[in-house]
Amino acid sequence: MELQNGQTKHLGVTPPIAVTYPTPREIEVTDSLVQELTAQGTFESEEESKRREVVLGKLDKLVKEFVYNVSREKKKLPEADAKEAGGKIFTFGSYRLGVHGAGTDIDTLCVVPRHVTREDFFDEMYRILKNLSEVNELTCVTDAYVPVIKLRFQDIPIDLIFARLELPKVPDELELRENTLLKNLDETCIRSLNGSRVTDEILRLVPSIPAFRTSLRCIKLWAKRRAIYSNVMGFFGGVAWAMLVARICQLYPNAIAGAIVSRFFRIMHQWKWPQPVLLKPIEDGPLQVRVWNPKIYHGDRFHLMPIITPAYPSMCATHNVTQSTKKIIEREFERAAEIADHVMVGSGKWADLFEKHDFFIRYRYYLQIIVSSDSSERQLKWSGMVESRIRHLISKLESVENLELAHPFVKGFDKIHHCTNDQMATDVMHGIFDSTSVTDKNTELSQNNTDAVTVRVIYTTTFYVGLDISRRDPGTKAPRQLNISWPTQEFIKLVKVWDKYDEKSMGIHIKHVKSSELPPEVFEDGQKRREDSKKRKRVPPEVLEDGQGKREELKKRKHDGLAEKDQNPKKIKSNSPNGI
Ligand SMILES: Nc1ncnc2c1ncn2[C@@H]1O[C@H](COP(=O)(O)OP(=O)(O)OP(=O)(O)O)[C@@H](O)[C@H]1O
Ligand SMILES: [Mg+2]
Ligand SMILES: [Mg+2]
Repeated sequence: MELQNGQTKHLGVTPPIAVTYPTPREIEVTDSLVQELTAQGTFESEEESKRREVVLGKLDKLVKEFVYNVSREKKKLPEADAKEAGGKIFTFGSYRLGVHGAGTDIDTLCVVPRHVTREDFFDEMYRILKNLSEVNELTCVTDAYVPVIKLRFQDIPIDLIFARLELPKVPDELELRENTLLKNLDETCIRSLNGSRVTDEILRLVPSIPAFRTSLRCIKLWAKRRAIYSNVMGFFGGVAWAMLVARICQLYPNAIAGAIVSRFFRIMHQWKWPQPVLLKPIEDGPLQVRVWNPKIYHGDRFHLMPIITPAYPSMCATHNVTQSTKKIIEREFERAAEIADHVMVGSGKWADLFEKHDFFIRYRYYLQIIVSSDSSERQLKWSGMVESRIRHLISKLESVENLELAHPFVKGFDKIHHCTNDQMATDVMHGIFDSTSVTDKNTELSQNNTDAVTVRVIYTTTFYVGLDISRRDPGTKAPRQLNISWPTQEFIKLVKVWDKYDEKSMGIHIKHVKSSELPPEVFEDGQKRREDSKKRKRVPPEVLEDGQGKREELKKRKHDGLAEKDQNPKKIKSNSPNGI
C-alpha cells in the first residue's frame, strides 16, 4: 500500500518480512494446492453457494419482519417508526471468512434496536421461523454462553445469535466496527457481537483476501486431518487458525497461497512462544471489561501459545492450550514444515500434508473417559460438560511422574446401547460394555431386529487420552510406575460438582486400555491397528488408577454376589496389569 509521502503502509505490528511478488514456482505450487484442495472436497458446489445467498436474503427479511412485529404489536410504535426500526443480519465464522465447506453452517448474528429484547427473539423470531415450511430442526438454546436458535433453512444449517444495540433503529448501512456501540450493552450481547467483530477485523487486517482464504482452507484441512483443530480440547479453534494465517499474510503482503502456507509452517515452527501472535496493537476501549494483558493480569501470563483477537475487547483465543497440547501442535508444525519444504522443491506433494493423524496407533496405552446417561438429551449436555473439562485432566496428568505426554483426542465417540436386562444397563452405566449391545449413533435398533427385547437404552460417549510413558532406566528390571489415581479422582470430583449432575442417571468412569484393546470404531477408513514389535520383550508399566477402577468394581460385584461370567474377561485383564 503506497502512502502520499512515498512510504509504504503495512498491516500488522511489525513491517513485512518480504514484499516480493510470486515466482513462477510459487504460482505452480499454488495451482497444485488449489487442485488438491478441490480434490479433497473442501469447496461447496455452485448450487449450494447460491442457495446460501438466497437463504441469507430471506433471513434478513425475516429479521426485519420480526423487528417490525415487535415494534408494532408489543411496543405499539407508530407505523412509520416501526418500519424505520430496521434490523439487520451479519455473518461470521467460516462462511464470513469465505472458507466454509459443503454442508457447514452459516453463523448469523441478528442485530436489533434497543426496544427489542432477547425474550422477543426466542419468542417472536422463533414463531416466525416455526411457521415456515422451509425451516426444519428448529431449536432454541437459551442457557448457552452465547444463546442461539439453531435451524436448517432450505437444508442449510444456521446458527442464529442475537444482539440488541443501544440505538432506536438499526439501518442497513450500520456497521459494528465502532467500539462505542458496545456501551451499555449486557455481557451476552457483547459476547454475541464479538464473533462478527473479530471476523470482520481479521478480514480488514489481511493484505490480500484471496491469498488468505486459500491459505486458511489449506491450514484448516491440515489441522482437522491431524486432529489438532479443537479449542475445547486445548488445541486451536477456527478463529485462532484464521488469526495465525492472517499474521503470515501480513508478513508477506504480496505472496500467494503456496508461498504463504510454506512460510506459515516454517515461522510457526520457530515461533518463540509465549510471545503472543497479534494482528494489531491491543486497543483500550469504553468498557469496564478485561482486555488481554499479561502485565496486569497474572492469569494471562500462563497462556502458553497466546493468539490475541483483534477486536476490542481483545482476548486470548487459545487460553485452553496445555503443555501437552503445545508439544503436539509444535510436533505437527515441524512435520508440516518439512513436507511443505519438499513440496516447494518438487520432492513432495500437498496430499502428504493432509494425511490422517495416527493418534490411535501412536501410543501403547490410552485412557478412556466413559460418560454415560439414560437419555439422549441428558447425554448431550453431560458429555459436553465433561468434554469442556478434559483439558483440566490433561493439566493434572502433566504432573504425573513417568508420563511424558497426555494427548487428548479431539472428539468423543458416541454409542447407543440397547440393554436387554437391568444388569447390562447397570454395567454400561459403569463403563463396562462390548460391541454387542451397541447400535450406531444414528440408527435406532428396532426390536424386530433383535432376538432379545430391549429393556433400557443407555447412551455413552468415550473420550481418549493417549499416554506417552517414559522408558525404563536401562538396567532396572522393575516396571515403571504410573500413578494416575490423583489426577483421575480429582477430575471425577471436578465434573461431579456440576449443578445438573445426577448420580442416578449419569455416570463417568476412567480406565486405561492397551492399544490392542481399542474398540473398532476408532479405526475409521480402514486404518490399521498398532503392531508392536514382538522381538523386543517389553515390561509393561504399572498403572495405578482411579480408586473406583475396575479392580474395586470387581471386588464390589463379588461382594454383592453378582455373577462373574457377566464380565468381559479381556477388559478385566486389561485393567489389572502387573502390579495392580
Ligand atoms: N461454544 C462457543 N462459545 C463461544 N463462541 C462460540 C462457540 N462455538 C462457536 N462460537 C463462535 O461461533 C463462531 C463459529 O463457530 P463454528 O463452530 O460455526 O465454526 P466455524 O469457524 O464457522 O467452522 P465451521 O465451518 O465448521 O462451521 C466461532 O468462531 C466463535 O466465534
Ligand atoms: Mg460455522
Ligand atoms: Mg456455528
